[in-house]
Amino acid sequence: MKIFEKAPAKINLSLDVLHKRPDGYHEVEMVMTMVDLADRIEMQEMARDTIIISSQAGYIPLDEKNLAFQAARLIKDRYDVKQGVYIHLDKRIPVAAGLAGGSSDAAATLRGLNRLWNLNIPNEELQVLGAELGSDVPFCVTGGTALATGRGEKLEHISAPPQCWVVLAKPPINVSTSEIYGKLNAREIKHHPSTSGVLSAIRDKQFDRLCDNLGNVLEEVTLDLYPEVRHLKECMQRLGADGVLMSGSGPTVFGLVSKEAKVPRIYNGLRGFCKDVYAVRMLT
Ligand SMILES: C[C@@](CO)(OP(=O)(O)O)[C@H](O)COP(=O)(O)OP(=O)(O)OC[C@H]1O[C@@H](n2ccc(N)nc2=O)[C@H](O)[C@@H]1O
Ligand SMILES: Nc1ncnc2c1ncn2[C@@H]1O[C@H](COP(=O)(O)OP(=O)(O)O)[C@@H](O)[C@H]1O
Repeated sequence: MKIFEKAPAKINLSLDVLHKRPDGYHEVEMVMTMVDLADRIEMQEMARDTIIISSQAGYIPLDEKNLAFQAARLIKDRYDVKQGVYIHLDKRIPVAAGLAGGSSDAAATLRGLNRLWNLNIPNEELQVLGAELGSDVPFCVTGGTALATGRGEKLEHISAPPQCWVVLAKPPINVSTSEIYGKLNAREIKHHPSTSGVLSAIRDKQFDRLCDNLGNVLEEVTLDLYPEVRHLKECMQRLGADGVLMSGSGPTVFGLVSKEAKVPRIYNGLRGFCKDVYAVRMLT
């Protein structure tokens, strides 16, 4: 049998860091949502007890470093599954972009193998497994829109943000999440975003208020290290996006746009700077 799963990208509408924890991770407060840009994952049963990964993308690991491989191995070990699986990743989400492509692939693999092998594992249990693979994986298991706390694994699902266009642009650099967190001085954050402002704007379906409250403390670090990200932000603002922010640890910058008529101008303007530009809808 063969099954398919979609693995959508996430954006962070707000990302605050409260403090560095004794375990080295950072205590965060983030509002995350999914956008309609997704990897497609095909999973096919194999009688032989092995995990094989393939992808059209030449720039991701295809061995045990791949997060989909790790997800498959985890579920096989934990539930004592003796069959193997062939997993093909049709990558469309740019890699190391702040869009959680690898985490979403891992989450989709957990969901898919749960179906393929009839394991009947509840979502909450898949999220606990996912937390072993990465901080963003639990959110990606269910998607939607959520307030994430702890190191990102504690989730409170909330209503969807007001529907809008999301223009994503990734400059041609790869950013390491651990490097960005590592360079953040949690005691000296200049501007904390208003998580409550973002939450109330979403609750009240106030698009303009949502745009005014977007904020990400990791921007300070990434924009200083990579001036091209700052430039991209300014460019997106100049082109008329209603709200502009870097997603996660970057370097992708997203712009929220309410009027469809404005999207082509922003998209075409950004294509002059980088090749990875996408105009998508928020997933509601
Ligand atoms: C910044 C965010 C925002 O959504 O996303 P990305 O930019 O990666 O998409 C996440 O917090 C990233 O989550 P994820 O990419 O799953 O991180 P992990 O694999 O768990 O950790 C990678 C590294 O980031 C650091 N890390 C991660 C999460 C956290 N709350 N505190 C941290 O300090 C740790 O140093 C860890 O070694
Ligand atoms: N299935 C996967 N897709 C993308 N990257 C992967 C995958 N598995 C492992 N990786 C590795 O994970 C790292 C982060 O990738 P990604 O999840 O795209 O970043 P981010 O969370 O910043 O969006 C990359 O260095 C990449 O080599």
